[in-house]
Amino acid sequence: QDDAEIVIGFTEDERNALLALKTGFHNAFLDDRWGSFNCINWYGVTCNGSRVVGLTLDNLDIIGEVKVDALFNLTALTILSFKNNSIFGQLMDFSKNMDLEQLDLSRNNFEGLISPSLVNLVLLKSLQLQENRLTGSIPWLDQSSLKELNVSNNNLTGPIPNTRTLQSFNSSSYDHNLYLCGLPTSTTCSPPSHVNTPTSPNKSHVNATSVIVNVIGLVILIMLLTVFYKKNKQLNQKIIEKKNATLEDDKEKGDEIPSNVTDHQTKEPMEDHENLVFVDGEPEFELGDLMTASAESLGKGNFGNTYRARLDDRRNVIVKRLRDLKPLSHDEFMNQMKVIATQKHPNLVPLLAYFYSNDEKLLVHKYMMNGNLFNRGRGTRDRVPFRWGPRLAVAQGVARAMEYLHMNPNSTLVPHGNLKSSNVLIDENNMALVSDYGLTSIISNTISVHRMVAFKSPEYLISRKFSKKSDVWSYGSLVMELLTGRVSILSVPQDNKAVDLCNWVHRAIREEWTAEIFDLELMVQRSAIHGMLKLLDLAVRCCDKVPEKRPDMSEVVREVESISVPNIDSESEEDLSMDRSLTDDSMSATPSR
Ligand SMILES: Nc1ncnc2c1ncn2[C@@H]1O[C@H](COP(=O)(O)OP(=O)(O)OP(=O)(O)O)[C@@H](O)[C@H]1O
Repeated sequence: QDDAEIVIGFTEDERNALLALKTGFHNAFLDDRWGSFNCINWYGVTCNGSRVVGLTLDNLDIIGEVKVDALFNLTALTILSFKNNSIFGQLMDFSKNMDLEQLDLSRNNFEGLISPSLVNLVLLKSLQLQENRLTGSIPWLDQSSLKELNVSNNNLTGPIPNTRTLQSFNSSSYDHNLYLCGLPTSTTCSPPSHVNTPTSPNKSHVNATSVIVNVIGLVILIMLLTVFYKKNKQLNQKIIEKKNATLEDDKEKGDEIPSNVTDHQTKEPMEDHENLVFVDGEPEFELGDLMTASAESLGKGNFGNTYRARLDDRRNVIVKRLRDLKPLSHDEFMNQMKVIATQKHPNLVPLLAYFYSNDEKLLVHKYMMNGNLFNRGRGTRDRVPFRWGPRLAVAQGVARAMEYLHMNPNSTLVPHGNLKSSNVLIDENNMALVSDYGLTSIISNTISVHRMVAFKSPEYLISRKFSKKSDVWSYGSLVMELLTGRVSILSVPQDNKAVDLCNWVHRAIREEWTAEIFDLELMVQRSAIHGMLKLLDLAVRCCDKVPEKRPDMSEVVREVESISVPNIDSESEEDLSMDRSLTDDSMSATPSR
């Protein structure tokens, strides 16, 4: 055997286990540094004798998946830390890692249950699982070794098991979960109908449980709405009975009368806490109407679950249950919402209403019937071809919306921070509208750092700062998604076909395989190639590593609007004729107003 192939510092199985991890991580930094046959050269890996005892890969911007059985061959691990990356997948099975003392998987995208295998780790001193998307209940952790625990900012549910160890931690270890209850938190556990009791789930249980948790989310929403609706009715009654007396009383005592938050509610100020606040003043429906509406879960975003609710009048609205917010008081939340509500532009998804209570913060948006740009670009069986005209229209519409957000003097909300193709929606006129603007101002900083697109920009990774120019960079990546038809890692980090499009396109240009850049569906339109190259050039400049070299959004709008859609009748592009009516002609770049 060749000398170079003798592994030093770790076993062959351990080296292979690390290589398998690397494959799932798709991380250029690790790709460069993991591979040699001597453990000493592997970044973040600590070997002792011939065994791997430590694995520390913090803050590497890893966007990838880890398999449940990834640690089976790393049996001598004492320290494992993947802190502050974007790693996803179920939590690993630790049943073979009996020496583990410190485990830190905080600030990632792990989902599913907290692995019951942790219960058996009798040497475990520190367990950090905060800021993930974990669901289900906390397992029966009772090892006396465990001195540090944090499971806050997940979607955990159910009573905290009554073990001496779990009860010994401060309630902040459990903060910001979907529905964790019982000591040491101050939330009581009734009513328990939707609460999971701690169990030792097996693998086949995992998927079913995630589905159940989603359904539970919907049920909780409906329950909350029911409670608020009933409470609201009672309140109305009480307010009517007590209003005059209370106001008189308050005046006599010199107390401040509760301030009004919205103009249309001046008559009954207490309602602010219990009812929807409509952006345009006039209430169009009530919480009760949302409650009785049929609802469909559209997905779980980074900042909450999103539902489509169909009202009695057959109108659809989007309800977003926000989570991971900054600790905003009622007034602070309302003030932020008022600022978001002033953002009105034909290429921004209109906010219709919002709701605040201690336990629930909701945003109600107009429903965009043609879904999001990410899905528009992807193939389904009945997919309508996505040609140059509509794609250019999207690039123009999004640029206008972003320019508006950046230029608006009333706005304290810039930058958008999370521009990506699932946040660009297509309305009934096939116009592109940007959603999720304004969230940077209300989402907890730690969460936004972790999940928002702007925080993945080159400048944030280097200087920990972002600006409007980070939005320009996100815009560049979105346009590259439009031009290449590829999945951007910013849009769907968990897709294994996703690539860092800014780098990918730069490489294609540097290595001169430019012909492969454009989506084949676009290449049939030869007359469009000039415009496509112009747009590509703009996107490349938007993606410049140096923020100052990127154009600002006004320049982007000017340039993208100077690109025109060729008159297809004048070209010999016969293959377009069959679907023109469904695509180019129906997609408008300019709002039809
Ligand atoms: N107004 C809307 N009309 C139609 N679909 C919408 C609307 N708002 C959101 N959606 C869709 O609902 C789904 C969930 O959206 P959500 O914003 O919660 O998550 P996301 O866009 O995937 O991620 P993020 O939370 O990072 O924005 C997405 O497919 C999104 O395109």
